[in-house]
Amino acid sequence: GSLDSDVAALTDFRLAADPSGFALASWNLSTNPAPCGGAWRGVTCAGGRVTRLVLEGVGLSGAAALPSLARLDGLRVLSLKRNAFSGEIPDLSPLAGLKLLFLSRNALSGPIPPSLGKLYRLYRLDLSFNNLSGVVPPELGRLDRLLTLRLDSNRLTGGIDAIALPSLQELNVSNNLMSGRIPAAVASFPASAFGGNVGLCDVPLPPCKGEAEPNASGAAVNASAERDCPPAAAMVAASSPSGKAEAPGSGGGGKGKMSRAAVVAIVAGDFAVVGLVAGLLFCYFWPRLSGRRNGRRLQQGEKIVYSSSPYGAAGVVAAATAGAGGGATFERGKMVFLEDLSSSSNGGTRRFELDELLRASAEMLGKGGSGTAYKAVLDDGTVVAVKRLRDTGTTPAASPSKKEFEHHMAVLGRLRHPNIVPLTAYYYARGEKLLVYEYMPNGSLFSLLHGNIKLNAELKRVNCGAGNRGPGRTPLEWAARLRIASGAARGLAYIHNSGRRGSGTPKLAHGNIKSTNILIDRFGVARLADCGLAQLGSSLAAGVGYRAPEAPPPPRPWASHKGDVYAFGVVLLELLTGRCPGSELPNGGVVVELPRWVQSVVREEWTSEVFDLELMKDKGIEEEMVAMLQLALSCAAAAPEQRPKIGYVVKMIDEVRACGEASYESVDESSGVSDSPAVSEGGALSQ
Ligand SMILES: Nc1ncnc2c1ncn2[C@@H]1O[C@H](COP(=O)(O)OP(=O)(O)OP(=O)(O)O)[C@@H](O)[C@H]1O
Repeated sequence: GSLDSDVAALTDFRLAADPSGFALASWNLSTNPAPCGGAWRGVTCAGGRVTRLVLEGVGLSGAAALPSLARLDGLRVLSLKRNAFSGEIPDLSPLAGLKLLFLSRNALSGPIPPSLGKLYRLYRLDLSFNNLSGVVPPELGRLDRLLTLRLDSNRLTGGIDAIALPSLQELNVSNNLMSGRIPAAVASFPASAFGGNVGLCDVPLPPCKGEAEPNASGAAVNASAERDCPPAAAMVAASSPSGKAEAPGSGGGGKGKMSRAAVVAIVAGDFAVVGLVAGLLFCYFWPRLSGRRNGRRLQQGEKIVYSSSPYGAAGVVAAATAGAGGGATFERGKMVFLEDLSSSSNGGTRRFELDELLRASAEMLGKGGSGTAYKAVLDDGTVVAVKRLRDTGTTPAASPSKKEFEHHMAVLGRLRHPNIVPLTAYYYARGEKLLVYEYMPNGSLFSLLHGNIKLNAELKRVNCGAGNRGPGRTPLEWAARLRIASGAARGLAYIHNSGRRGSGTPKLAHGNIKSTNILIDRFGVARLADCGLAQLGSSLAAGVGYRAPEAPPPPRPWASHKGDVYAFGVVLLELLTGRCPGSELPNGGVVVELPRWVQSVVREEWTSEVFDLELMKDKGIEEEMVAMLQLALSCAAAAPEQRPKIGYVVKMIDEVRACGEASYESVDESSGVSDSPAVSEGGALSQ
């Protein structure tokens, strides 16, 4: 291919798509001899080839135009949305470098060509709002870099197994004629992504025909009833092989001899009764014994104490119900579950009461500025993360009233987005506030970058220099770092725009962006944790090194959009350098202000020295790293007014991801290519 062959292909396209010659009048070699100079509408070049063709809503049509575009083999971006193209989608497999393909809102018909599966570099594919029919070709399942797949509002049939791609961040197959079970890999998308297909079933849609809705709470009730105090008779019955209680001597075919089963039943029954009595005695005496052993009465703020020892938890249950040491009365609150209004099935949140939570085995995940986080495993194996908020009554920050707290929880409960850790429930009592979140099993960005080294609790600093990483850590490759950056930026954009959706939600800022608050869910997607806690006055020790220069000194709680962008810039620098604020330099110094350190190295023209050595094995990413470094430094600018808005940051990260080979300067912001899943057709930020 050459520019000449590109021009020939574009000319053929123009003749077929724009017979009147108005829309593409600028594509004229006699008046505009240089197609790459920006004079040809919608055409962008790099390295002497046409790399982007963006013609959105300009009134093009025809069935014969698209095949000529398959000759533009240098193309990275092709967007023809909101036109009137008809006919079948041609074989575009010669466009091997294509990263973004938008053909939505045309009149395309026929099947989705399996040859699209050869465009293995595709990040975004949008074929929505056409007349496409047939099944989704299994070849699309090969597109393992795909972040966005929109096939909604067509006439597609069959199942969606082929497109259950783990990397997807945006999926929409709604309003088709599809059927079958929704694969688990995409079940975390909202119901709206699958709605309007009468035959699709399973989470997040209702269960498939013939399958009962799982009765998690019922199962849990039975399980706990069995565990707590099963009646002895029932236990005898349960131990009988027939499932019925048999009187001793009544079995064995009536030969006057006790059957083996009856003997087993009696022995098991005896053990059960002894166990039950022992359990009751234990429940009665343990709180008193443990209280005496501590030699003091439980203090109000210590009543709910998690421990990996079940005894600690048992003592707490007893204290909660009976009143500690017989003295102070305990205000018993209740667990309040927050509905997921974005999902018809409420995301399958399992409900439970406080005592079940206290019974759960618990493991401390860490102690932060706002409180202590635990991983708790409930009776039925459900895993949740519980944050016990620091008792703000003992801090200089004003403690919110119950009403304020409940109102704020309702606001936070409405924050539902693929890049936000959902708050599912809370518990409020005087001196005790627990927040229940979905558990994120793949650690935090901090642990992925620096290993499992512990934070220094007092200073909130850690020696996480690039040369000092935890043992047994797997290096984090560049593509994964970019994916995490993109997910976290999207989550933050969602929070910053939360007040805009006319839902009565106030304007929110995160207030505590840092790498320990960027968690990785079971699908490897980055999600922001601790959203909106700053507004509760809880994030008292927002990480040293992430706090914007204009912020008041800690511990005063503070949150602003500009402050979040600053902190996000520091996180980007952390991703790029492998260092975090507080890391040690080879000369023994300590980097507290990561942005200032990076700036000084860049000023000395040692830019390549700042990058994480671990990234050196990823080939051909230098330009992307430099582009990200510029973005990170602009976010972490000392002057708040110089920092970009998070929506712009989302867009730029996606540009870097999608157009890695194109130079950073050639990114055309005015093209209108809405390649971010956070940006809707109309350009507005969406969920
Ligand atoms: N929902 C969750 N699932 C899994 N791990 C979590 C969850 N929430 C928090 N964690 C982990 O628990 C640890 C402690 O979290 P916590 O939020 O209490 O402290 P922090 O993030 O260090 O500081 P801060 O309270 O200032 O946000 C962190 O390492 C965090 O990654």
